[in-house]
Amino acid sequence: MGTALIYDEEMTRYKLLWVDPACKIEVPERLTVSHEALIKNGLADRCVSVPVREATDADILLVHSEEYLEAVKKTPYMTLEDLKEFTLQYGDVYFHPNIYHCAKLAAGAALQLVDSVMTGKVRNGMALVRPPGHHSMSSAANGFCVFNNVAIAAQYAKQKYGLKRVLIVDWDVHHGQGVQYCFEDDPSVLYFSWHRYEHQKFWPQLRESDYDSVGKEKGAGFNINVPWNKVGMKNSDYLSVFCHVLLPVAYEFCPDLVLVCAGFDSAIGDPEGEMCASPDIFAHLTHLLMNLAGGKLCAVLEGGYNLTSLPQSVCQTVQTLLGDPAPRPANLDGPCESALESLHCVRSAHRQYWSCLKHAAKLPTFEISTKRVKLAEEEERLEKGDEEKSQEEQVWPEPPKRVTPPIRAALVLPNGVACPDGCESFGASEDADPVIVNKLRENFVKDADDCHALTTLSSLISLVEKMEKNEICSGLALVCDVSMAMMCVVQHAATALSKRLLVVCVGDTAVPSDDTENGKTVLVQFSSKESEEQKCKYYIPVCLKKGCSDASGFLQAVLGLLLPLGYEYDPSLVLLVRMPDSGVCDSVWQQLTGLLQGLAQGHTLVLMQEGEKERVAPTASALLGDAAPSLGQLHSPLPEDVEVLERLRHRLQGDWKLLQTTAPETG
Ligand SMILES: COCC(O)(O)CCCCCNCCCN
Ligand SMILES: [Zn+2]
Repeated sequence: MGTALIYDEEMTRYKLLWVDPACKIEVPERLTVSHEALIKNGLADRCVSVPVREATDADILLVHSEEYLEAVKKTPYMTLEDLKEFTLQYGDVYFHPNIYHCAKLAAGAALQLVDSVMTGKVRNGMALVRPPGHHSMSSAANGFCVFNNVAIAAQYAKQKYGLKRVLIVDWDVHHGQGVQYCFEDDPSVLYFSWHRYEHQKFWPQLRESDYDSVGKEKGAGFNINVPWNKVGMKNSDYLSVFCHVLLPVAYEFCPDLVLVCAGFDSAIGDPEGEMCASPDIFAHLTHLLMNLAGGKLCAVLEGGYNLTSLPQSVCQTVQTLLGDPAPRPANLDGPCESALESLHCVRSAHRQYWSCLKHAAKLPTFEISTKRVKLAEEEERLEKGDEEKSQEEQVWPEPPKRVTPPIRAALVLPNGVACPDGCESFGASEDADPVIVNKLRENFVKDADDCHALTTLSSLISLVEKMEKNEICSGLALVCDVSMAMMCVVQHAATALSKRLLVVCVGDTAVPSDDTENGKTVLVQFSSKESEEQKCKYYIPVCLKKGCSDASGFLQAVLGLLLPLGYEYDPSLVLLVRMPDSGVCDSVWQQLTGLLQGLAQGHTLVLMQEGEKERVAPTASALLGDAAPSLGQLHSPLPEDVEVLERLRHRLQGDWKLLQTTAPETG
């Protein structure tokens, strides 16, 4: 299924008609440069073009009051003076004779996107709209917003498709207070927002934008605010919040639909956000959400004011929605202290609502240390003086070209096993290097004349070579001896390829520990067997009480440990090994395979036992980028498992900074 793109030039036909410094950044060019970039990069014509429509009164009244709608209806007939007068009653927003029309199109575009996804016309999609929506409230325009596009879309989706749970992820750099107010007592809509806050110093300077606004009454726990109390947040800060807050909760919540308030003012270069995350981070943020809700994801543009980083971020998002592998994340070095503080506060505030956070560290007597932090930051701000923010031009590298290999998934299968559609059957290549074949013969193939094993291994080696050359994206091999095949790939990757290899071993087996010494290989093994505590940082045994058969424990280990570690390690190849007795179920297996494709530009090589031919189709579907089936609402992970994970994380976080979830104990 494809990706919808919704855009209409009409939404560029309104602009600020008078002087207002607060609003001058919201210009029509935001939409034109974004759409033109999608065309220039050949992404627009890979999408399914879906037309906009006007939201009806009934649609708008799902969120807004009648008096507000009636008032806005009058604006097309107002004189300039009346428009200015009308605007004065709201904050940081402007009206224009054509803005009501455009606001109906923006909300209607979001609804068209919901319909396209919910009817299965497309898998996911993006709506490029203005005016944006997440600040507008039931009876008020605010922050460039007239109608709350995404809030209307959520209510519409629930009403028309009877959805039980909708997740709204707001990665715009401002707090979408309008969305929070709309759903704060509603447990069927989980609203997640991070936003520049600076201890309430940053617009809209609301007390209720802080981490302790968790929702009200039945909605308690279903509103998650991550305040950024400093500017300059980077890719590591964003990824650690996804791995340690949003994703564990999102998987536990198990939404039927994911809506994204896709604001790109959280990217580097933006005058509002003043953050330092690179545009390609949105490829990863999008990818990490694409296995929720069976892949049903609707992204609706909110903010984004730098006319260079905005189109780059939009292209990164759409290219990932189209299924192209994400670029390797530039050197992630772990969250900054301020981000860790926010992470700790948010996890602590929500520990009572989400079982995945139940063991999150409690807030220490935080008042003291927070006050200390605030005083320090206040002094810093005073020193800096309130001179106009030095708008020195931020520079950043052009996002990497994301070339998709000609072969998406190559399969090495024994005779008689059908190769699923979309995959290429990959046989022993004649050009297998005789030196390598001989080495294989010596080291791995016990009885030399076992030509079958030799053929399979040399196929594996040439498959790895072709992945290295980006001729093949991912691979799957059914082998007679999984452990031997794993050793063979590890050895080849460690010696022949100068790059880093991440081995994810699902199930019990002896693992090559010596190769992990050279730092070229990190091996994470999920099993139920207590293994001798390996001291080296490169072999990580994750011992779960029920091994991989308990979905919630296993998934928390994947989200809170494997993913952050994998992102920080940044391998060039991921070797995913499924041992025959792993006990992992298909849906968890597909989630794992899908999530790991965010690493190594999607270069995932899966090894499975020859006998597991029924696993070929589900694995191939994950390698082709199809969304994994939903896991259902996750129950509490076993206390023993959480204990193991917390202990592991504390042991490893010295080496792997992305595993941190609390600020280092300040002396
Ligand atoms: C949903 O709208 C997208 C948005 O969140 O980006 C709107 C931001 C309004 C920012 C208003 N203050 C501007 C002060 C000028 N320095
Ligand atoms: Zn914004």
